[in-house]
Amino acid sequence: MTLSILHHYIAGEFVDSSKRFDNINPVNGQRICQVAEADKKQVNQAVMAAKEALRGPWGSMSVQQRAALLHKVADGIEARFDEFVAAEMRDTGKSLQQASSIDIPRGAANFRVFADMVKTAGSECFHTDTPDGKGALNYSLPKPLGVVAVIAPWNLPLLLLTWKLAPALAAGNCIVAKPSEETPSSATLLAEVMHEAGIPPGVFNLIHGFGPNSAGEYLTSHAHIDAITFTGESRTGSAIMRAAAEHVKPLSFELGGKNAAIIFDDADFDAAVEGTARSAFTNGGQVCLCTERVYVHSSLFERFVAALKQKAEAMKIGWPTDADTDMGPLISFEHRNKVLSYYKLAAEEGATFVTGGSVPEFGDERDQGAWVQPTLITGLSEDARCVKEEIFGPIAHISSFDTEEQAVALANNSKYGLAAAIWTQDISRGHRVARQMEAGMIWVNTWYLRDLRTPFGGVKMSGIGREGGQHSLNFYAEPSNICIKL
Ligand SMILES: NC(=O)C1=CN([C@@H]2O[C@H](COP(=O)(O)OP(=O)(O)OC[C@H]3O[C@@H](n4cnc5c(N)ncnc54)[C@H](O)[C@@H]3O)[C@@H](O)[C@H]2O)C=CC1
Ligand SMILES: O=C(O)/C=C/C=C(\O)C(=O)O
Repeated sequence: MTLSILHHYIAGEFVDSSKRFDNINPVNGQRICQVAEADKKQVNQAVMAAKEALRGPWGSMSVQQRAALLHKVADGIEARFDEFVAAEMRDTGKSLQQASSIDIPRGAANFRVFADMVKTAGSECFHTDTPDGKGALNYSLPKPLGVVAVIAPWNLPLLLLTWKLAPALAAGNCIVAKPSEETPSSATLLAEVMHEAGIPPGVFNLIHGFGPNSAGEYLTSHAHIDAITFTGESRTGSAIMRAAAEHVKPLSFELGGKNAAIIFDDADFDAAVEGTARSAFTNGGQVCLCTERVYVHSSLFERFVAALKQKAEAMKIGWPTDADTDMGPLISFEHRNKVLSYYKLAAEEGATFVTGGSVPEFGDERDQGAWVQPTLITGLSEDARCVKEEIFGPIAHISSFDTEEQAVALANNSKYGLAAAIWTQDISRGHRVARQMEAGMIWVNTWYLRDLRTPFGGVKMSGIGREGGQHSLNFYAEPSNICIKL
């Protein structure tokens, strides 16, 4: 069988490389296709094509024209919806339910939201008094940063790639994007959609490859990149920061988390159980917003643990293509090794396994895939590594608290500060506790309820800056001030 090859998209053309790597399906470990791996020269070509395109039609296009093209890209994603869903499922093993209700619709929505926002975005204007009494007018004009490097992760491939691309393009920048080596397919389809939509050559460039000593590092250390936006692990964020340091450029980082959920004694019990199960196990726990630490009021603890166990055990772990599948495999064998090493560590650290802790057995080709069981643990101290470190799998540690102050202190006891969930029917308490959370995003009586206009990002080791709505547009455009003497 001849395997298909995914190509780069550079200067409006699909191009191969002499070196290639395999794209593996985590459902069964089988090879899906081969992927071209960009060398330094190709990364440079992509950056220079983007630089050139800034001087071309893209740079002189009106905001309305740019926005219309971005709407065409959204239309193009929707027209090929099933292909995108299939590509995302193949690369990641995520469920049909998730890919078709979250990942791909958000890919299109990201383009629409920012295309519309940029058309109505205003700017500052001040009238300045002058000694001659005539005054001056100061107004700011947002200008694109130039060539933006987009480094995307594998957990929500199209969603997170377009969450960066769409505002960056809407603001008038040109792009060189590198999807994760684990998930090259939906990004390549997106390049086809961009091409069909008539995005001018060089405005959007896509290169495939790995991180260190490969396309990722060549891109982030390139002298002609004007800004870098990255979502992924905090350690990778540090490496990118070091690579970018020499040429001093703006960075937007959305990094790791060790997110807490607090369940108060007055919570709507069923809603809290349902929401916590969702927050621990969505996408196999492979969302930066997922809950890995659950703090439950001591009066509810046993009941809550039992109910959450029931939810975890009722989840259908199965073929991504089955309509009722809740959870697929993890992204890769490498990542499964990491998650399983934490399951082992939890046992060594003295955890009680409420459920899970191992790999499921299917008796078919899935036994060659990267599957793990959803897992709940209790009994660890707050300084156990499993309570401190981001695992990024379907696992949560549950412990108890007695007072509100204690719950806040426990939730905040982390080097990360991305997201938190608070469950209480006392809305004053909800406000009070939310204000004290050292996290960028706090949900009260819900989890992952998204409004694309809101600030999205974390504090502490969880990131730099905010994405979402005007916050994204502010990052991707630099205001220049123009002062006119009247
Ligand atoms: N959204 C999130 O918060 C994510 C967190 N993770 C965590 O990170 C761990 C490692 O997984 P990875 O796939 O290696 O994630 P990663 O954060 O290292 O990779 C994300 C992206 O960065 C690129 N990259 C890696 N090193 C780079 C470098 N030095 N310079 C430029 N680009 C670089 C990768 O090729 C990929 O496109 C996972 O086990 C998981 O715990 C992984 C993916 C997403
Ligand atoms: O924008 C969203 O809805 C989701 C974002 C999720 C991440 O940023 C992540 O998992 O890294």
